[in-house]
Order: sequence, then structure tokens, then C-alpha cells
Amino acid sequence: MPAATDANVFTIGLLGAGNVGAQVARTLVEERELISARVGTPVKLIGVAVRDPETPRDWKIPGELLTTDAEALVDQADLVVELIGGMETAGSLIERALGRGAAVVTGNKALLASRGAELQAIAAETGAVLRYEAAVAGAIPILRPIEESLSGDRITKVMGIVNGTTNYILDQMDTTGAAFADALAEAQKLGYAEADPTADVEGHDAAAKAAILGTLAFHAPFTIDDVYCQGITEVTAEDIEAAAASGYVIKLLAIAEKRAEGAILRVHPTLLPRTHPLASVRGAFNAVFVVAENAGELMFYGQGAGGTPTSSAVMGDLVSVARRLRGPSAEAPAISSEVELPALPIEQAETQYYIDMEVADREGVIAEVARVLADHHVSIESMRQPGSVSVDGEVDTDNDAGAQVQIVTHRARERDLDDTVATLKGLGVVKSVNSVLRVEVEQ
Ligand SMILES: NC(=O)c1ccc[n+]([C@@H]2O[C@H](COP(=O)([O-])OP(=O)(O)OC[C@H]3O[C@@H](n4cnc5c(N)ncnc54)[C@H](O)[C@@H]3O)[C@@H](O)[C@H]2O)c1
Ligand SMILES: N[C@@H](CCO)C(=O)O
Ligand code: NA
Repeated sequence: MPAATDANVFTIGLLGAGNVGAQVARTLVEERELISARVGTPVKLIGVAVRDPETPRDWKIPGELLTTDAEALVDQADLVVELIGGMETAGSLIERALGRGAAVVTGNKALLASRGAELQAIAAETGAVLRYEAAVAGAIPILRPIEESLSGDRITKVMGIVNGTTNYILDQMDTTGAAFADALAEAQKLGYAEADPTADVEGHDAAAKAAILGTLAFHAPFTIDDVYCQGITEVTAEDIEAAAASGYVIKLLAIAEKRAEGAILRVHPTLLPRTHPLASVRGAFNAVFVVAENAGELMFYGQGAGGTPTSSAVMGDLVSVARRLRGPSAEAPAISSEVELPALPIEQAETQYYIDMEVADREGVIAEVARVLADHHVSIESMRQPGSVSVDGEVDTDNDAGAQVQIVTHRARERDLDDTVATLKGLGVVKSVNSVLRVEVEQ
């Protein structure tokens, strides 16, 4: 582990290099310049504490950064990123870091949901900062919106799909009829599951997140012991089938609701109408609904698990904390000029297009239209001919009447599409181009 010498450098010590930790190490090494620019001061990863330096990892960490002495690393870094997980070791290392005033960023919901208030108290005593956006709904920014963006409102309810593993399992069972065990094995392989997946399938992981969400949303400290918890192990293929037959989908929901006399925190499998926005959350994706008195309903959606997505939330906390402690100002610059990036004209946009036109209803017309598109490098994804419609609205097969043609193109350049439409309008067989609309399919 190299020593940090330059006092201007903001130093990071990383504990744990598993699914999430390895991706944080990669970003800190490969994107060091970008991260330093975002903070406004040089940032340096000074060490990665692991149990065994020889273990192969998702990203090969430079050997000189690896150490088995987590405590020494904690004692040296300005900011400690804890991604070991679990209660004992992680808890005492975080305590040690906060105790000496170092900032801590963690994804450890189990720890936060049982000892959150105690750790915050240590931080308050030493003036240290503790952030944990990765702990709830992985990559989705949800804690900061609750704590900051909604701090001028009253939150009344939070309801979410906050466990990727169980959503993946239930979704696979619902859509492919997969067996529980196979779907769980796949979720583990993809890095969604906790080290012990019992925490996922028994609902404990979601319950920890419910406690954290309730605490921040309602400004009152809750722990995992305050959360009613029922997992998905009792959900059968028959339940899923029966729910589907009645227009429902089964989701594991974490719910925190405020009542006049207190708060109810609960995690359980829930039947949701298929029309509900949370019902469309597929695979390992998460989504969190927040209801606030003035804001009304809000929904946050994204990847709730997996090493790379979760590392984004860790890095966001890291940059935000480092900026606060070392940046040129407490806040990010209102308008950043970090990158020179011109605004391009619309002609350079690329998307799919829907074209509705009226053409002469005779042989060869479609081929002629298709040729115009091909000549302009616009390819056709689908074409519909709803039927020839006469002026009185009756379907008319008379060859002299116009025929409606609706085309959806593949991705094309706006410039090529403009030229295509101009040429189509000038074509003898095209009576009119009625609509041109853009289609966004790709993410
Ligand atoms: N994987 C996800 O999708 C995800 C999402 C959100 C939050 N989290 C949280 O992030 C944390 C890490 O999750 P993960 O999926 O990367 O777990 P992981 O099990 O893949 O990684 C943990 C790593 O820490 C190492 N470790 C254990 N004890 C250690 C010690 N004393 N010193 C050094 N290293 C030690 C382990 O060998 C392992 O490599 C957990 O708190 C988890 O709940 C994970
Ligand atoms: N095991 C958790 C990781 C994210 O917290 C999940 O499946 O959602
Ligand atoms: Na998050």
C-alpha cells in the first residue's frame, strides 16, 4: 500500500473488492482524472483492503494497492469506502473511520438498518460524514432525493421494489415459468444476490431498506426490528399463475407509510394489478414510489443491484462528499464548463420514424416508395396498409381511390429522413404525406 504524501490529494481507502468493490476500484483507477475534475481537487485511491490478494477479481486491481491490513488503511484515508458487507468487521472499521473524523461511504444496508443512528451519532461527534446511497435500490438516486430534494415537503408513503434478486426470481417465474432455484442461481451468478441469499429471499434485505427509507422519509429513527417481514419462499408457481389469471402480478414490496399515530413498515409479497407502474418493473430492476403532500406521486426507476450499477451510487456519494470537504466550494458549480461540447443541429439526430401517407392504390407503388427510402439510406422496419378509404369513410378497393400506407423506419439520420420525405412528396404516386413522427425505441 503506497503512502499518500501530497497534502492536497484527497485520499480514498477501499475496503472489500467483491462485486461492487472491484468496480469502484476500476473507476477510481481508470477514471481518476474525471473523478478529480468532478471533485475539483486530485483524488487518489491509496489502498484496497482484501482478505486474500491472490483471489481473482472482476477487475484486476494493481498489486501495489492491495493490502490485508484494513485498519492501517482506515487510519490513513480521508474517505473510507466500505464494501465488505456484514456486521462485525464492517461495523468496527466504519466506527474506527468515523471516530477519527474520516468520511465513510458504504452500501451496507444491514449495518445501517440496525446501527444507523449510532454510527450517525459518532459521525456527528467528530464532524465526519457518512453516506450510503448504494445501500437502497443500488444505482437509483433515492436517498439524496428524499433527504435533499424533498426536504421542504412531507413524505407520507414510500413503496418500492427494492430487492433485485427477488424481483428477478418472481419475474422469471412469471414470464418463463422458471423454477425458484434456477432463477436464484442465475441472480447469484449475475452478482445481484447478497453473500448469503437467504437475506434476499426471506425479505431481510428489503426490510433493511424499508427501515432506512422510513427513517429518512419520516425523520424518525427506525431499525429493521420495526419492519414486518415476509419473504418470497412460500410463493408458489400456482400463486403466480392464479394471480396472472386475475390480472395481477406478484411483487415483493417494501412499504413505509405514515399514520397520525405512527408509521407502518412492512415487506411482503403483494399482488399488484398489471396496470400498476410497479408491475412493469422487470428482471433485477428496482423502482421506488414516493408520495409527498405537495409533490404528489414520484417514481424512481433503475438498476437496484449488480456490481457496476451499484458502483455508480458509491462514486456519486464519494464525489459529493469529497467536493463538500475539499472542493473549491461546498456545492458543485451551477453550470459546469468541464467539457467542450457543442450543441449539434437537429439534422444530425438519429432516431426511428413513423411516416403516414396516402398513395395511389395500384401495383408497383409500394416498391416505388420503398426504393425512395432505400436511395436515402432509410430502411423499413415495418409497413402497414390499413385499407383504402374513400371519402365517405367506407373501405374501398377501387383502384382510383387512395390507399393509406404507414411505415416505421429503422434508425435513420434526420437529414436523410428530410430528403426522403421531400422526394416522396414529389413522387407522382404519393398523394400526400400526412404525418411524420419520431419513434424512440432504443434506450
Ligand atoms: N451486489 C450488489 O448488487 C449490491 C447492491 C447494493 C449494495 N450492496 C452492498 O455492498 C456491499 C458489498 O456487496 P458485494 O456484492 O460487493 O459483496 P461481495 O460479497 O461480492 O464482496 C465483499 C468482499 O469483501 C471481502 N471481505 C470480507 N471480509 C473482508 C475483510 N475483513 N477485509 C477485506 N475484505 C473482506 C470478501 O472477500 C468479498 O470479496 C454489501 O454491504 C452489500 O449489501 C451490494
Ligand atoms: N442483494 C441485493 C443487492 C442490492 O441491494 C438485491 O438483490 O437487490
Ligand atoms: Na440508491
